[in-house]
This record gives sequence, C-alpha cells and structure tokens, in this order.
Amino acid sequence: MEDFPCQVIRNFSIIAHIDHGKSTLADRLLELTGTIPKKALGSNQQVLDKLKVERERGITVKAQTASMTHTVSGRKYLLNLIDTPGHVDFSWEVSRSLAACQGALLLVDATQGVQAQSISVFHIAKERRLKIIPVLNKIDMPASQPERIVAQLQSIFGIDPDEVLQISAKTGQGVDAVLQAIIERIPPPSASVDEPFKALLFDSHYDRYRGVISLVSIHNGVIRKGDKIASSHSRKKYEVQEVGIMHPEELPTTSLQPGQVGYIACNMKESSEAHVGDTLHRVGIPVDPMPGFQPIKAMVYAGIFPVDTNDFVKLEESIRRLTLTDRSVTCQRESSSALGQGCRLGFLGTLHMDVFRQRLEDEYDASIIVTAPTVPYKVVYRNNNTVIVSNPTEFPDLSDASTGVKEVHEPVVKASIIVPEDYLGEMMELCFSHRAEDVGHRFLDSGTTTSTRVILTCTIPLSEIVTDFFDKLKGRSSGYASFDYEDAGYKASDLSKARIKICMVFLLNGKPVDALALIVHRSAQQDVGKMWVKKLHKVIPRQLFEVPIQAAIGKKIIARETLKAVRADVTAGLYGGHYERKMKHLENQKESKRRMKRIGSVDLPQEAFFDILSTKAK
Ligand SMILES: Nc1nc2c(ncn2[C@@H]2O[C@H](COP(=O)(O)OP(=O)(O)OP(=O)(O)O)[C@@H](O)[C@H]2O)c(=O)[nH]1
Repeated sequence: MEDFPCQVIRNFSIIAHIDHGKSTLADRLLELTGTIPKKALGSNQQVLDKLKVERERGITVKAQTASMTHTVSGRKYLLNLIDTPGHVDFSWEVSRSLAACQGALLLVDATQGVQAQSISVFHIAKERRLKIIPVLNKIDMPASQPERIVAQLQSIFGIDPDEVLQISAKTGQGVDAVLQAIIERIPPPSASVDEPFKALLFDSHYDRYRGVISLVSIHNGVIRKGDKIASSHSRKKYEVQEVGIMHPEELPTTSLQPGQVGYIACNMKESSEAHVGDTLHRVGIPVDPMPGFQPIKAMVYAGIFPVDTNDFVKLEESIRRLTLTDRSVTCQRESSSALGQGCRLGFLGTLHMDVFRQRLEDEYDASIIVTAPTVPYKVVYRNNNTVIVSNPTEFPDLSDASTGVKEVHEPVVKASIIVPEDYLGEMMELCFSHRAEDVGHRFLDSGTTTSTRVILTCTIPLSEIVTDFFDKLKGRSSGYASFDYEDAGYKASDLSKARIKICMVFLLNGKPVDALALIVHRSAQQDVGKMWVKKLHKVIPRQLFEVPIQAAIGKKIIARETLKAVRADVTAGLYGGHYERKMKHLENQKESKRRMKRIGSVDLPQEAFFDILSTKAK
C-alpha cells in the first residue's frame, strides 16, 4: 500500500436514482480494471449486490466498497469505489458513503432522464463539495434520448454539456472514458503521512469469527497490524488485528496509508461499538474528531412476533444478529396479549421494513407476524410532558378528557414527485387526498419536447405515505412518477380539528386483538371501522361458536359483523366410504389447525393475519 501515495488515490461513489445502473457500472469498472474476472458476471448477477434480497429485488440495500487499480500513462492509480443504495429509505447510507469520497459519478438513465432521487443525491453530493462527473447510461437502448437528457442536466443542475459522458454499462461502451475521467477530474484526498493517525469510520459489518470489521477512510497517518487505536466517541481502546482493502472481497495488507480506504479488524465484540461517523486515533495521541453523522431516525415502526410463541428467544437472537449488519434498525421488546412476546422495530421506511422482514425469513428461517406500520407521534400533555408514541396500543384515548392530552404532533416530510406533465392533475389529487399542504410545481424541461416533465413538491404527513401511497403513485402515473422525501420535523394537529388521530381496537369474541390496533383519523373512523370488520369477517374461518367481530374506539363499538357458527365434524358428511378417506380429512383438519393462531379463543389462520396486515388501511 506504500506504493499508493495520495496523489494516485481517487475515492469516489456512484450516485443515481434506483435502477439507473449503478451496480452494473460498478461491476463493469471492476471487470475493466481486472479486479474481477469477466466470467464472474452472470447475465443478471451483480458482484456488489451481495445480499440475497438485493439480488431478488434488484435493489441495493447495503453499500459495499471495492478497491481497484488502473494504470494510465505508466502510472498506477488506486481507485476506491463506494457503492451506494438507490432507494429513498436508504438515503442515510448514501450520505454516509459520500463522506469517504472526493468525487461522485452522477449516473442518469438516458431513457428516463433525471428522476426524484437523482436530484436528492446530487444535492447531498454538492453539499459535501464532491466533484461530480455526470454520466448518461443505457445509451445502447433504442429509447434513449441523450441530447434531451443532456439538456435536462444543464437546466436542472447547471452541468456543462461537454462534461457529460455517454456510456452503456451493460455493453461496456464508453466505460473506459469513465475511468479516465475519475483519474483526471476527481481530486486526490488531501491527507498527510506526518500528522497523527486519524481515520473516519464510515461503515461496519459483523464477522462471526473476528467480530466487527470497520470500514475506514484514513485521513492522516498510517495504520498497521498491532497498532493500538482508540475511538473518539466511546474512548474504548483496541489493538489492530488485521488491516486490508476490499478487492472486492477482504484482502489483508501490511498497512493502510493516508487517503486510502479499507477495513480494520480490531476485536470489537459488539457492533454498537463501531459508531458510524466516529473518528479513530492512536492511543495517547488524540485528534480533533471529524464532524460525525446525524444519528439515524426511525420513521416507521412495526411489531414483529414469532408465529409460534415458543420461538421468541430464537426470533430475538435472529433479530439481534441481523441488526449487526443493519444498524439502522432500532429494536425494543414488546408484549401483546394476543401474540405473546415480540419486538417493536423501528425502520427508515416501509421498503426498509419489508427488506428486513424478508432477510429475517430468508437468512434465519423465522416464521413471523408483522403488525401494521405506524409512525412515531408526539403526544403533549397539559402539564407539558411530551411522550413519543410509536405503538397504537399505547396511544391515549383522546375522546377521554381525563387523559390530559393537550396536543398531538405528527411527523411530516417534504416530498417531491417528478412526472410527465400529463399526470400532474392526477398527482395533485393524490397529494391532496393524503392531506398534503404547500403543494407547488415547476417545469423541468423547457418546452422543447413533446412530453414535458414537472416536479411537484409538498409537505405531507409521514403516516400518509407509509401505507399505500407509493403503490398509488406508481399506479396512477402508469409507473412514470418518481418520488423522494426528506424529514421535515413534526407538525401539530389541533385537538379541536376533526383530523385528529385516534386508536381503533378490534375485538374478536369480545377480546381485543392488540396486534390489529390502528391509529386512524377521527373523520375516517366509521369507514375504516366498517371496512376492517368486513375484511376480518371475510378472512376468519367460521368457528364452532358464533363470533362477534367488532371495531371499538375507547369503550364505544363503532362497527360489528357476526361470524356464524359451523359444525366441526369434518367427517360428518362422509357416509360409508373408505377408512383412509376419513383419516385424510382428519389429517387435513389437524394440519390446518397447526397453522392456526389462537386469538381470544378464536382460531385465526396465519394467512388471515398476513392478509389483514398487508392491507394498507389508513
Ligand atoms: N440496456 C441496458 N441496460 C442496463 C444498462 N445498465 C444497467 N442496465 C439494466 O438496468 C437494470 C438496473 O441496473 P442496476 O445496475 O441493477 O441498477 P442500480 O442502479 O444498481 O439499481 P439499485 O441497486 O436498485 O439502485 C438492470 O436490469 C440492468 O441490467 C445499460 O447500459 N444498458
């Protein structure tokens, strides 16, 4: 690593809207520089998208880092690529990855043009003062419109058309020029070998045998095996066991030099010790810590319970191990009278929640029930106490004045939607029906083309978008709309207004099923109550006795359906016939019983739960 002083190092990232081709380009760069052999690339399989769920869904969830070398005019350069995820839920990972870079490739799909996420990542990169290299991808596709998109880049970001590279990450066309531009346009890191050792910890993962592996970018000084280092954040001390680079797998090296990006294994036992944004220094030689990162804020909460209540210990252990690799998930124990012990987890968004659930099922073979997503509400009491409530069952009964609630604040976000002009009306309607405020719009193309695109911005309650907003957005814009949002704090809902949220509970046979509790608008309570009671009626199988299904707010029942009783003898209708046939029926009944969840003396099949909870109710 001593052969690579700062002048020949380039630390860069690829930033783009989802599906614009980041992972494909990353693979192509690794291939062109000989870091991975060509045959390692399956037709669809990407080297940097490592998680199974990433491969299945074609999205990048966890950023990966890879180092490669490239020789230009006889000079060998060390290029460190930091891959970034492309979904709104993971923008936290984007800003984290960018902290270790001096430049970024802004990749834009030449068939789709600038999308909502392209704009947000561009701004994150600009804020970090990174050198941005604009790259148009997918120019091999017949539908690509390079001139039009170049004009867009100029009008939206003020990018000089001459600076835009045109490539096809798929065929490799033009990718050479990207390597050239990285070397020529991105400045080398400014780091010094003489200053005391200082490194930024920007990511970590967990290795079963070696504990936490931290990814670092070295700002000053050199680090080797055996060095004693300390964390500025926790002040804990460690001895370095191994250093190396990601190539793209871990490759041990003798040292990491100033300006380089690599990994450190130093016997950290708990992943919470690897504090992202931490500054590492040599023991006894403290340095000024670098500005860290904003702590992660969970935006969406859901309860996760084992299907079999005896599996709780296993589930908790699985969640703990999974949170080692995904630190943005927060976890707290929760117990429900219907579902037993479980955990209440906080996620960055609904996709994040979905991905986590899938990973839990894939990687740990856990059968789980996930409750409906909720957002954290701020409840202000008359004595000015403020409590954050992220669980519907803990939401105070606002119809009861004795609870002493003064105000309820709910999280809001600033949303931006990019759509072709033709869909503007639809989108506005969608936003208004989801309580959007401050709705505004601006044209993106300057009227030169047949279909002009518009950016629509608004402030919208987070609870409105954690349900089915994204699906509706895609559906009502024929898939053309792209969407992004950022946190915009809390907003008070006045108690005197009809819009206030209240907790609705469902009773089966007179017993509340807490896992089904919802927070709804007072204005929508009747409709939502009726709709859910009907839905429950449809999915719950008939029982041996009559079961009332009710929706209640506080003590008041607002909707009811009755499930008629059924005879239990499954063999009753079988006159004569074979013994085996009877046995088969009994066997079937046993099997379906096994899959039942007993809730308030009512058997509820797990599928019914999934059915109910996957229905996005408002
Ligand atoms: N025709 C063509 N297809 C491409 C090109 N680059 C990428 N693709 C395809 O576009 C799709 C998305 O590419 P990815 O590389 O997975 O996109 P990504 O930006 O990494 O997506 P996320 O990881 O979800 O953010 C894949 O089906 C690729 O095969 C290209 O230059 N030409």
